[in-house]
Amino acid sequence: MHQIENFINGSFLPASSGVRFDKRSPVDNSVIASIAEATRADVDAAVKAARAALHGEWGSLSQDQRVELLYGVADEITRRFDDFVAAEMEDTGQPEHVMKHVFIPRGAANFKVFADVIKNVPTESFMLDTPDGRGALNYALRVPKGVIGVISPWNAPFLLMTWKVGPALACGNTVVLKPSEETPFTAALLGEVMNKVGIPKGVYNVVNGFGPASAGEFVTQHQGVDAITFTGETSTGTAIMKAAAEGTRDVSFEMGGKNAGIVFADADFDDAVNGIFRSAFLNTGQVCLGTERVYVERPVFDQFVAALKEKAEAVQFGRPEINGNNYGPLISREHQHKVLSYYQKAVAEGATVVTGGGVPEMPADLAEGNWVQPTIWTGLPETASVVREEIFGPCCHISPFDSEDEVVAKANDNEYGLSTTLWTTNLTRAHRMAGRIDVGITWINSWFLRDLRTAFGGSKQSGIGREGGVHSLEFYTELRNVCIKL
Ligand SMILES: NC(=O)c1ccc[n+]([C@@H]2O[C@H](COP(=O)([O-])OP(=O)(O)OC[C@H]3O[C@@H](n4cnc5c(N)ncnc54)[C@H](O)[C@@H]3O)[C@@H](O)[C@H]2O)c1
Ligand SMILES: O=C/C=C/C=C(\O)C(=O)O
Repeated sequence: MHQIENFINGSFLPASSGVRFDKRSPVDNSVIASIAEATRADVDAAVKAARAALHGEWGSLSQDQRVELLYGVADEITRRFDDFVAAEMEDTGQPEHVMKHVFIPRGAANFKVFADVIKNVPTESFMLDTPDGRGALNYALRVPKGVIGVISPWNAPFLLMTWKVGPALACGNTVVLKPSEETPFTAALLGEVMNKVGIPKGVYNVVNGFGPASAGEFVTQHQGVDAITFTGETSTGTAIMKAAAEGTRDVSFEMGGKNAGIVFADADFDDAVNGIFRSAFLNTGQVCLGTERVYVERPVFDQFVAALKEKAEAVQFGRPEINGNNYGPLISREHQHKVLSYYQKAVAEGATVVTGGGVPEMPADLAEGNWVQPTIWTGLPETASVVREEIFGPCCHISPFDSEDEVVAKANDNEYGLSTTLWTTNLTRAHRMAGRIDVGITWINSWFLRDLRTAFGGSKQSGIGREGGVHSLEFYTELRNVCIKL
């Protein structure tokens, strides 16, 4: 049984109230950790420590010194790779190969890449003509924004929080992180890394707890927090934006999706099946970029549905640490209920259940886990709730289409606009469609291929702003213009 404390001003501390909550394993719902729930006073202490660090040792470091420290963080994550893999695997129940090849390496990369970006991206300068003919020089200084509140979700905990903590620190800010109550393990482990590497006290703080009337709200309401970066549900983003309005503080939001996958008859068939399989079912469908609406050109529709069904039925459920390829459970009992309620709704709305639709049979030791079957539906109209609403589970609806215009209209007919994946060998068409689908990220003949220098974020209800590369610098710094009369 793990004891997870808050990490404030370089120390692991229990809550000032002594209150703790349980963390359960997704694979069997046994209690595996006891977590300190931060009070408003604990959050206040974290924000004050973060402010003091800005004005103290951290704030006085040169950019080169900061960059070297962040390289050190990345190296230490890599040195403790197995600890991070084990912690996140236990926290999420997701397979070892996903931890080893995607989630944990990205945590280290998030520190390295933004250290490089801040070192290499120039600021602007302009010469201004003046009436006396001598002119004036303008140049911009990039200064940290201050104390950044980071609110992160449970679906890829380490990847998603380092995606914000990395650039925030590279830009010279300090952070108060509120990880998801469901997945607090790797945020705590990162505190050990920070101390080991010599990141000054107060630069990285972690406060654990829930959202409303708990640590999440305490962070977002705190007037000592200068800006808030958030990944999670759109409804939570709405609540956070209201909190940020007090004090007119800046926000960066990465939120939900109901992403379309589009397969043309001319696509490489096996690549398309494998790509859509990954995008719909990786991480048990708990990926914001995942595909829950699939549109397949009519000539290959039946063949595609059959091939995806075969792959969905081949997954092996089980503990992540036993067979590196096992298929994991959902994060929580609550989320399992939500996903299963959509499985029932699909049937009530008249779906043909191609495969799945329920809970797999599990051995006795895993019977209490949050397991659900990968599920495929066909036959629903575009108005059905499982075709419109984000479910965030291992499921998709597949429908046939006959023309490019029809499929573009269907893809765009949704309140979300995060990502899309497009499968075709006709690259002229692919480029044309990339300009027409209203999302932040379009993948062509691929999915979740990430170049951290690129803009990442969503349109419509899927987000506000972009992070990645220079776009992260824009959020995590202020540009201060200096004008010199020559
Ligand atoms: N666009 C992206 O990049 C992206 C990436 C991953 C996940 N997501 C989205 O995240 C969601 C799944 O994650 P989740 O269920 O953890 O999201 P969530 O919104 O329930 O929780 C996210 C975080 O917000 C906190 N929170 C909740 N209410 C709050 C409040 N009122 N004030 C302050 N903090 C509050 C939670 O405690 C948690 O730390 C899905 O909708 C998914 O699409 C988006
Ligand atoms: O589940 C969502 C995964 C989001 C991925 C990123 O934010 C990223 O790759 O930076």
